[in-house]
Amino acid sequence: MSKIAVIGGGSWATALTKILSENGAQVGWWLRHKEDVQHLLRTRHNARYLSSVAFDLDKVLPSSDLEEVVEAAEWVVLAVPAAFVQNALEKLDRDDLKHKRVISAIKGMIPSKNVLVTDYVAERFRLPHERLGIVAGPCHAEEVALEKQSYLTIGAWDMALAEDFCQLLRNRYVKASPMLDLDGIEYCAVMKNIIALTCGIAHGLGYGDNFQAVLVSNAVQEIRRFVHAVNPQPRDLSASAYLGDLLVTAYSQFSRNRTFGSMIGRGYSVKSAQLEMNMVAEGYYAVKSIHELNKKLLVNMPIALAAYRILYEKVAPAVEIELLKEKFR
Ligand SMILES: NC(=O)c1ccc[n+]([C@@H]2O[C@H](COP(=O)([O-])OP(=O)(O)OC[C@H]3O[C@@H](n4cnc5c(N)ncnc54)[C@H](OP(=O)(O)O)[C@@H]3O)[C@@H](O)[C@H]2O)c1
Ligand SMILES: O=P(O)(O)OC[C@H](O)CO
Repeated sequence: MSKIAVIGGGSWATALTKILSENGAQVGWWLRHKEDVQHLLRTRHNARYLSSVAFDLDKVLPSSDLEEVVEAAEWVVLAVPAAFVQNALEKLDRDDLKHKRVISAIKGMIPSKNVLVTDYVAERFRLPHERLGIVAGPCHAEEVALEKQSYLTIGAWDMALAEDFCQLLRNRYVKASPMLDLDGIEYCAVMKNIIALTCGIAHGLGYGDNFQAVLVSNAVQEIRRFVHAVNPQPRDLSASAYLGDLLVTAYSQFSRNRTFGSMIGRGYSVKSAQLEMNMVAEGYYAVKSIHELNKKLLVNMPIALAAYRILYEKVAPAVEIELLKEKFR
């Protein structure tokens, strides 16, 4: 029986705990609030995320003691929003992760450092990249809860690690494939959130499907330029780990980033949109990180720049989308 630590109490951590535990793994599940742990132990349900899912407590061991959860595991799956990773892992030191294989299920960057989560973990815990992987692909937690057919890609530097984790995920409704492109997949996952957020802004302003299709088409080119600059290697960006992930986030009713953007387009402030959502739109933080990173790379990224000006320089959304409108072909 594989022993896995899932770190995080939100939607994606809940969905991954469901998949992994129902496949037979023993899952130590870290949630930051003791009350959420107690609720799980009492009711078998997560109180605030995917609360329809019932867990088998012989397989799932909820706890708010991070060190204990990590110590008992062979695999550590990170599933807190990127902005809270440093805080969540604060109590761990190098030795705690020494013999672990660490999988990031996070699609964001560490905001204070503007680095990928896997790069942060590798450096902070002196972990060789061969022990790291990322869960990617177009997959919403809400559809996992409903057991709708989904596809995941495990990106890694080591094919054996990627394949081993795929085996832990595969079931009746989840297909998982390994891929040797950890950085490319992770950067694309960060970028797709920015694009979806911008799609949401346009939607909130009243733009329709015709405009969004052109926005997404232009976004594919923008992502290609960016990923090529930051991590040049041959990759097929039409694969579901890249394009599929962009499409699901840009078009789905479940998308946090699109929903957040739509509120901004309708005139909400960042603060009020965040408060009303009760979930985290990674794209908000990613817009700033990518903007900072691009000061060195100097890639032509009009969509990411428009999102930055709207969210961080308070330029009116209508003005920025109007400018984009003229640039698109
Ligand atoms: N949701 C999906 O379908 C999905 C799919 C693929 C990847 N992901 C990725 O998974 C990662 C986690 O996102 P999610 O969707 O699971 O999150 P979520 O459902 O939006 O939940 C937000 C999470 O952030 C935590 N949080 C909020 N404020 C916090 C703070 N100040 N300090 C520490 N934690 C805080 C919440 O903890 P409390 O509840 O305790 O406040 C909760 O666990 C993200 O990188 C996301 O891109 C999500
Ligand atoms: O679609 P979002 O914005 O909720 O992001 C969640 C995942 O990244 C979808 O694969």
